[in-house]
Amino acid sequence: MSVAGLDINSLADVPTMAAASAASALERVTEAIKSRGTASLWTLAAALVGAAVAVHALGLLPSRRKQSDDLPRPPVAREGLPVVGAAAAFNQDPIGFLRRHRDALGPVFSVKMLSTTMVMFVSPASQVRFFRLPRNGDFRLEDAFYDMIAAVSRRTSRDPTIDEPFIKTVATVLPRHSFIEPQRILTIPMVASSVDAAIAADGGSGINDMATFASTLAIHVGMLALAGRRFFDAHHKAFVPMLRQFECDIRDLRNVFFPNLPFAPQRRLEASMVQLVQWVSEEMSLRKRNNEKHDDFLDQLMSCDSAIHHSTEIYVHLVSLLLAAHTNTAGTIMWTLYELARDQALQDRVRQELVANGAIQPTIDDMIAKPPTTKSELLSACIKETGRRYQALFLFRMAVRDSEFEGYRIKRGEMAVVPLLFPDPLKYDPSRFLDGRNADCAIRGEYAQFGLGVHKCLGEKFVLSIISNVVLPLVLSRATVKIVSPAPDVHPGCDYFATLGVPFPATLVKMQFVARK
Ligand code: HEM
Repeated sequence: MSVAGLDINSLADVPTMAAASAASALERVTEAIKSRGTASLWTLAAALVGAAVAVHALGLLPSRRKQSDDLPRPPVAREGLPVVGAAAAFNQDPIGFLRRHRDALGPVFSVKMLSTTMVMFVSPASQVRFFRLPRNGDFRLEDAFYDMIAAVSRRTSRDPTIDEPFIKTVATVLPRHSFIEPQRILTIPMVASSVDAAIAADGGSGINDMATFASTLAIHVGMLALAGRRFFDAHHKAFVPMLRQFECDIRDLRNVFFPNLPFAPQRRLEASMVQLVQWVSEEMSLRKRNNEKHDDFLDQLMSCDSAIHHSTEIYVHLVSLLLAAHTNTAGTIMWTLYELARDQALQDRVRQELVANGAIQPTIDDMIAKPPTTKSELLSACIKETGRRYQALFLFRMAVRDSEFEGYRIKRGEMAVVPLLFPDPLKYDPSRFLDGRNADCAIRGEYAQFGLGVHKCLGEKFVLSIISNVVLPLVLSRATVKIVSPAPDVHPGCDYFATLGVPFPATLVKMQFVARK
């Protein structure tokens, strides 16, 4: 899920706020599974517009609690029609909405939608404090959206004592060089053939639906690393459409509003979860039966000396990681390539940099044998800018009890939302992160492409390494990418939610892969 950061030095002057994507729906699912979660704007937007109304009407949300009056309540942002006006205004123009109400009400205000209240903390200081909140404190990630995805939450342990060993294992294993390097080598031929297939697609025209391309690559990267070659060979073809449907179903209003009712999206989500769990448990059984050793993450989970030895916990966690590894990875690949295709000069500069630092080599064998020794500064800036522009506008937590934050009374069940904002948010400008600019924005709590604090992404080092050293170098060395049909959000005022936070935008984004000689 990613971010726009607030200009800490010129907050009062900044008329526009940067967009960043909410953690994607799948990321939320994943985090929910592991007793944490981040919200995608898709779901948020939908929830803002109508979920609260519907859920309230059915009496599904916790009933109103007696209000404590020892601390002030945040001022309420109102616009347009009562009840739905603010939600509709927010949905239409989230950045403008936040800016208007921050200027009028101050950095802390709430948006009400019947029973649901979103408390916005639009200030750098709040952001820093928010990210320091403890994992199991008053505000919890897992509760923010957990119950919206009943199909997932039914299969999930919410017991933090069970999750802790898992977190430790993930945090220890995924960033290790000894884990990442074999994955780099494994993924090179696979990504190369995916790019060649993209060049040959559509009868040789090289025109591709970018969401499918990026999602497929993300699934390849994640599946291989997490569950190994056999699992990948057996299931990746089915996993691509399944995940795409999964993500649509999570965003479907019937699931957002009535997660516990058996509408088609909920039934499909449930079926997907059953399928995934079955795949993973079959793989685990094979490994156990044959006493196999692998160099993937599942192997580490199965051999770690902790409470997650229980098979049921392992497969739940692995499924959660398979989902977590997909959406933001696909979104990062897709929107970075999209922006490079929009700006051919930038694309050329990135390509030259990758040749210079050895990420692009003449042959696949060279690439395997010689990993790049230096970081690609421009490409890294582009990836960061993708995160800021497309991936994380908000991070969410839910108050699990009546509590206090920033001097306000926040009531149980209310959402604490931290929007992260930059000036001129819709402009894609990697130079924000070049030459030391904004180098410490993450430390200042203003930028969180990979989250911050206790829920910071555990796959960051792994995924950045694979995207910057394998995926994008291979695409750019084999093809020139061009836009065929643009995304619908390139101008202020256009549908921001159409691309935010997800690799599957509302309209098809087509790009052409032209083979490089
Ligand atoms: C470019 C790709 C990715 C991006 C932008 C991304 C972003 C994020 C963000 C923003 C969070 C924190 C959410 C919050 O605080 O509300 C997060 C958490 C997490 N991510 Fe990622 N992620 C990516 C890829 C991955 C991959 C590939 C994996 C696993 C292989 C992964 C595993 C996790 C896990 C386990 C957490 C939860 C950490 C915790 O709560 O302790 N992510 N990610």
